[in-house]
Amino acid sequence: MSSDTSSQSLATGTTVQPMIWSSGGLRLLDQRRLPQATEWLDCNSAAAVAEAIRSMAVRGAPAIGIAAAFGIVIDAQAGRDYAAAETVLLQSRPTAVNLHWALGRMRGVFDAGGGAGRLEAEAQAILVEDVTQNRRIGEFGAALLPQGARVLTHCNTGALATGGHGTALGIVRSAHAEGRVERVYATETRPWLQGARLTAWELVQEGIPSTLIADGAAASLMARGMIDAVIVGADRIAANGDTANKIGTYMLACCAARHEIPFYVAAPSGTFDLNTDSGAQIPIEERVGEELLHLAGQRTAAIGIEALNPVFDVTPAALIAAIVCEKGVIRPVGRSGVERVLGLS
Ligand SMILES: CSC[C@H]1O[C@H](OP(=O)(O)O)[C@H](O)[C@@H]1O
Repeated sequence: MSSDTSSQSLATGTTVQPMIWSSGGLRLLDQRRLPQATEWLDCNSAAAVAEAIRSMAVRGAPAIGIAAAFGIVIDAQAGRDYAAAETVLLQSRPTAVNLHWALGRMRGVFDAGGGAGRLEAEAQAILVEDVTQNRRIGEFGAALLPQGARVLTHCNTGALATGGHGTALGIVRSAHAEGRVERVYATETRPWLQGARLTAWELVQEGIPSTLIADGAAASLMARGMIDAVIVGADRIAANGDTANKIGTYMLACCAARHEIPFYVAAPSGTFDLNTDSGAQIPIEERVGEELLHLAGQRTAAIGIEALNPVFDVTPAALIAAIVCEKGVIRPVGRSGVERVLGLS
C-alpha cells in the first residue's frame, strides 16, 4: 500500500487525496466522516464502489468518475462480468455526467479488447489527467480575479471532489499561490454541509484566509460589497452552457447578477454533456428527505413535517460570466463558445 500511495501522490502531486488505488482494491477517504474523523473505506468490488458513490462516502463530479473507473478495474481483475459492473456504477447517482464520461472511456478500452491491465492503465490515466486539468483550470481562473480578491464559493470543489487540486477551489488555490486572494467565503451548503465540513477543512489545511457563512448570508455579503467574484463547480454542463450544480447555486447566480458580481463556473471538459441541449434536460438528483430532517444524526425538524430534498439545481448560461475549463475560458457562455473552446467548431 505505501509504495502505491507514494507513487500515486507523486503522480497527482497533491496532498489531500480522496482515494488511493492499490491493485485489486480502492481505498476511499470516507467524506461522510470528515472533518471529525479520517476513516478509509476499502472497496473490493464495483458494487462496493457504487455504494460508496450512492452514499456519498466519495462525492464530487470528477471524483465520482475516477472512483467508478477503478470500480471497473476491480471487477475486471476479479473476472466478474463487465456489463454488470458498468450497470451498477451507472445507477449510483444521476446528475454528475463525469460518471458516464469516465465509464465511457473504460467501455472504449474494453470494447477494443483491453483486459484488466489496459483498464487499470486507463483508470490511472483518468486520475492523473484530472489533476493536470485542474491545474490548468486554476491558471486560467486565477487570471480572471483581481488582486486582493474576495471570493465566495459553494459546496466542495476541492481535492476531495476531484483527483486533486480541485476545480473552483483549484482556482482559489492557484490564485492564492499567486497572492491574488484576500479571503474566501465558503457557504456551509445545507443539508450535507460540504462547505462547512469539507471546503473549510481543505482551506484551513492550506492556510488560505477563509470564513464560513450560512447559505442564507451570501446575498447580504454581496449587497454589502464584500464579494468580488463567485466561483462554483459543476456536475453537468449542457451544450448551451446551462450548468447543474449543488442546490443553492442558482440562488447565488441570481444574487450575483443583482449585484453585478461576476459568477464563474469551473469544470473539466468531462463535465460537459453535448448530448443534452439545455439545462431543462439535466436529471436532478433528489435524495431522501431524512437528510434534511436531521443534522449530524440528530433530528432537527418537527416530527410530521414532510421534506423535499433536490440536491442540484440549474443555472442558466445567461447568469454565468464565464466557464473555466482546462482548454480555456468560455465567454460569453453559450453553445458556440462551448463548441469553440472545446475544439468542436
Ligand atoms: C468538482 S465538482 C464538485 C461538485 O459536486 C458536488 O456535489 P456532491 O457533493 O453532491 O457530489 C457539488 O455540486 C460540487 O460543485
